[in-house]
Amino acid sequence: MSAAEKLSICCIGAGYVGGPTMAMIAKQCPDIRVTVVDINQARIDAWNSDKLPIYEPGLQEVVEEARGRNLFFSTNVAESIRDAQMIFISVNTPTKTYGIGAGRAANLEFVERCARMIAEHSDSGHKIIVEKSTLPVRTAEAVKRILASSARPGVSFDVLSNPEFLAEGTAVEDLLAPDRVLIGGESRDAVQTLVDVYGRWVPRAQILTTNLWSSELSKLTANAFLAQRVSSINAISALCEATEADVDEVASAIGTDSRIGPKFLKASVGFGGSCFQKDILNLVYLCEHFGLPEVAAYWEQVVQMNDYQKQRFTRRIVKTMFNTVSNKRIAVWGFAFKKDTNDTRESAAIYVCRDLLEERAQLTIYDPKVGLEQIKSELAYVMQNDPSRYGGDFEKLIDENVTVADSALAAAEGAHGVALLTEWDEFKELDYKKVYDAMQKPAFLFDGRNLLQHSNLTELGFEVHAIGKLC
Ligand SMILES: NC(=O)c1ccc[n+]([C@@H]2O[C@H](COP(=O)([O-])OP(=O)(O)OC[C@H]3O[C@@H](n4cnc5c(N)ncnc54)[C@H](O)[C@@H]3O)[C@@H](O)[C@H]2O)c1
Ligand SMILES: O=c1ccn([C@@H]2O[C@H](COP(=O)(O)OP(=O)(O)O[C@H]3O[C@H](CO)[C@@H](O)[C@H](O)[C@H]3O)[C@@H](O)[C@H]2O)c(=O)[nH]1
Repeated sequence: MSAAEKLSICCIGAGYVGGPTMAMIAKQCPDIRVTVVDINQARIDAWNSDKLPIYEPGLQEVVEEARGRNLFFSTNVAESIRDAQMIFISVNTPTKTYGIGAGRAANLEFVERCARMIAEHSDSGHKIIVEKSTLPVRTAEAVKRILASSARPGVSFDVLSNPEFLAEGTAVEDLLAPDRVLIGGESRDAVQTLVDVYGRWVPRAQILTTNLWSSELSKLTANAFLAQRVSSINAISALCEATEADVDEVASAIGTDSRIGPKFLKASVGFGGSCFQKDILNLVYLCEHFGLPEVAAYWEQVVQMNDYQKQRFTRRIVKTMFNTVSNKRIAVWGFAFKKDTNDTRESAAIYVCRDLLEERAQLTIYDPKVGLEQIKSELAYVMQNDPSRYGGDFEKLIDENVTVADSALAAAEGAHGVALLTEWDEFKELDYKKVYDAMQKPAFLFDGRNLLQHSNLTELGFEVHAIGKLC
């Protein structure tokens, strides 16, 4: 029997990463007991119910196969730590909002709390601690020190870095067949134990082992490179609009160069999600911390370009609709940061809607997976920082001007314009004649994802505005 077969795993953090990642390990390794713990009782209850706390295609089946067999969700953090030989830390690492590094550095308080809890509740033997959260390079040093300084006698730890590369909306596919699994660590035995877990279903050649710091830094670097590609093509989209070039044609022309490749070149209203901006800002902060201001400025530009792209989209809506959207109804199609997820963190839609509300537009939002409360709370969160921009009472502005509809067509009913902000497949299959008939005229349609067949829409009578092209 290999070491991996005797393992009991605990994962602290039952979020977008901890839940699906552990469900996949449990599915693939029926003999390993996997317990996912969280301090959030509601989240754990949801993981134990038929309505999982996150929407991911195929996730329900994976969870149902393993739950109750060798996959457990619990709030009993202490007991799970005690019983496990391997403990994943998969808690949130948001951007710091206060103090030194505010707005850039990663807030590591949850990670530190995990390290302290692990030290406190580990009462015997040796444990392997795995950093699954995305962390600044050299965090493992701090984790090791906390563990070593508070460990009970006779208890020892190894620390590994095993960043997660899954993308939301495709989490199950990504976990089933990852491009690579990355494991950084100093102890060969500890690394091998984790290699043996993934090795149950991931080909060995795709399991990369590195030193701790390369592993930690590779995660931030991967996200920075991916986001940079989106910002690069979005920068070119602005130039396309000024020159009558078509950004999708440019993307396809450059993407056939095997050195560039076709992926991640889709111009859009801007990237969103909980990771890209946070991780680049963290990289920027680290570069500054290590005395590399030119490197910091280089990467910061990726985020600035993304802000520019979101603002540019809203300005275009206002300008096109005769320089005012005040009291006009705008249908917003999609609020999630990408299709096939209910996650709205840092979604471009939040910022577009915020800026349209500032212009006193009336928004009717339809997203197949996102409800009114979630939308309102995202808007309130970004508007609370500067209430004066919204006439002081931003909550009233939201309450009076944001409603949701239960279909894209219903949202478009009586609207002066449609803003398509998430690339949900169902938007491609709508009866656009009905949409057109339901709208005020001229019927403006702003395709923030270049998702639709623009010539067909123009023929129906729509005035279409897309990203980086004339329609
Ligand atoms: N979301 C993604 O697609 C993705 C992909 C790769 C990596 N990551 C990284 O993975 C990490 C987790 O991201 P996420 O999206 O899963 O976050 P999340 O906010 O969805 O989940 C984190 C969970 O940790 C719990 N938690 C926090 N402190 C705790 C504690 N002391 N004890 C027990 N539970 C605690 C929270 O209650 C929460 O449920 C982050 O570092 C993120 O950057 C995220
Ligand atoms: O060509 C593209 C590709 C993506 N996007 C947008 O970029 C954002 C991020 O998309 P994606 O990367 O697919 O989703 P995430 O779930 O944020 O995944 C990223 O962030 C995760 C968290 O770190 C990493 O694990 C993944 O590898 C990395 O792709 C979304 O708003 C997309 O709409 C574009 O606008 N154009």
